[in-house]
Amino acid sequence: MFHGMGGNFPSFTSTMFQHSASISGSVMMLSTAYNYVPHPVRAHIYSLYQHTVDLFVKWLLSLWFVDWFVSRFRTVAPDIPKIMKVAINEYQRVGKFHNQIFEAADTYLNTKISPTTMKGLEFSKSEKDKGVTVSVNKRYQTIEDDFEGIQIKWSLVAESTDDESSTRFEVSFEEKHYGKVVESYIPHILKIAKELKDGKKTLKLYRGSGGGVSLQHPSTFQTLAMDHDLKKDIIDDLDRFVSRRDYYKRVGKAWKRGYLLYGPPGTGKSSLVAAMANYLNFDVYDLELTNVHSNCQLRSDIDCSAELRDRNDPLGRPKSRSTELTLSGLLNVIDGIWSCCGDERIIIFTTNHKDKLDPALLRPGRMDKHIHMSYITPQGFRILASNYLSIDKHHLFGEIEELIQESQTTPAEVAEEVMVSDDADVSLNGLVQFLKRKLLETKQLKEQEEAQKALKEETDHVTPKCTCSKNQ
Ligand SMILES: Nc1ncnc2c1ncn2[C@@H]1O[C@H](COP(=O)(O)OP(=O)(O)OP(=O)(O)O)[C@@H](O)[C@H]1O
Repeated sequence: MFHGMGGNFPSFTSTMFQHSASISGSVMMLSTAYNYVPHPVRAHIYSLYQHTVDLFVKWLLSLWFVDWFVSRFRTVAPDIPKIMKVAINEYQRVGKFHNQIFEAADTYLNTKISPTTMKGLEFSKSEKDKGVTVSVNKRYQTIEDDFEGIQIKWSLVAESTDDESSTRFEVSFEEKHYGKVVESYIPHILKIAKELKDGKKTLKLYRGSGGGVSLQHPSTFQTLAMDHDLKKDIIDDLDRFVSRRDYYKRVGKAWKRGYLLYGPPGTGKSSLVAAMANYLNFDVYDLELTNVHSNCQLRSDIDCSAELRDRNDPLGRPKSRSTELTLSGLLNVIDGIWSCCGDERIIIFTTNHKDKLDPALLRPGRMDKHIHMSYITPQGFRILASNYLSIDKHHLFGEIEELIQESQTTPAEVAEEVMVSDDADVSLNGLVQFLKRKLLETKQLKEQEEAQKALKEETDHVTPKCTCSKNQ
């Protein structure tokens, strides 16, 4: 405590020394000047100084106290979380590249917004997008995410100087989850962002070596007239295939799968290909082999970014021009498609005559799964009735199902009949007449075939006799 004025005031310099041992010569000069300052003003300066020192001491004390408190608290409650903050830059200056994690996070976080609680909502739709994109101006807020019990906070920071501007996400989470965030959470974001992007992409259909056109085939697994168990089996197989990237990598196999769809015309082979493409969001490269006349043409028709190599040539040189399409040329190309493309690939062969295919084509590794597309079944008919006529029962269903089981009718034929009218009575009556006619024709055809067979057997039976008599 200090009293009075003038001589009663401790000198400026001596007071300073009480609080700090590191006073420089410049302060000495100040103290000399201070002696010339009138007493009332000195009192004012002194009280100001005293106030500042008090504040400084209190600040130091509070720091010390907080530190002491936190350390005490940690002893009592050692689980107090240590928060870690990581930056994800939009543009990586070192290495000069656009950061894919930033882009993926930007897409991913749009799935975490709550339209009712968040500010800065934005709606957008590009020409290619199928639906409206709802996003949020992330600069305005912190977005919270929960990944397998880990709480993660995201905020977008944008900074700019005269020379440059930079944008980054700051991600905070508990330090102990660092490993999981790097190994699982970030890959999860990349995967979801890719799926979101793919979900919006327009499927392309490529024919020959020309450019792609939009694939607008409406066929889906829901609309396919096919037995439920077979449908489920195919969907499960596709799901298993696309989710096994790491598996294929681990066992050292190319990530590919081959399907063979076989059955009579009009049983839905092309429809199933479209349903698979729509389900997986895969583009379709369509090649009609009956129009391919040489190995060379086959190679040039397959639009693949890498040049296909001859598997028989140890140096992998491109195969010489060939004037005919051969089985080995076809196998070469199939195996080449697998090896030239890194990502997941599915190749689907469709044929009306499986029995005419060479076993080399059918072996697992080329055609892993064979799917028989059969004539329509009662279950398939109900799917078509539901799709085309929006009905799941009708008094003609029983009769139709019996006729279907007796005749060999394709889904394409049934589809043609049920789309004749929107009136279910009209369409289904038409279908009954069609099936009866078909059954009659089939019976007549069968009778004719049997008659021809009998005639042939009779002739065969008679012919040796003649031969014999000739020899004699
Ligand atoms: N299983 C099915 N489910 C639903 N619709 C089908 C089915 N099969 C055929 N259709 C209908 O018949 C039309 C022709 O079928 P699709 O071209 O898929 O048969 P396909 O077996 O590929 O014939 P092809 O062997 O002649 O190429 C389709 O556009 C669709 O309307």
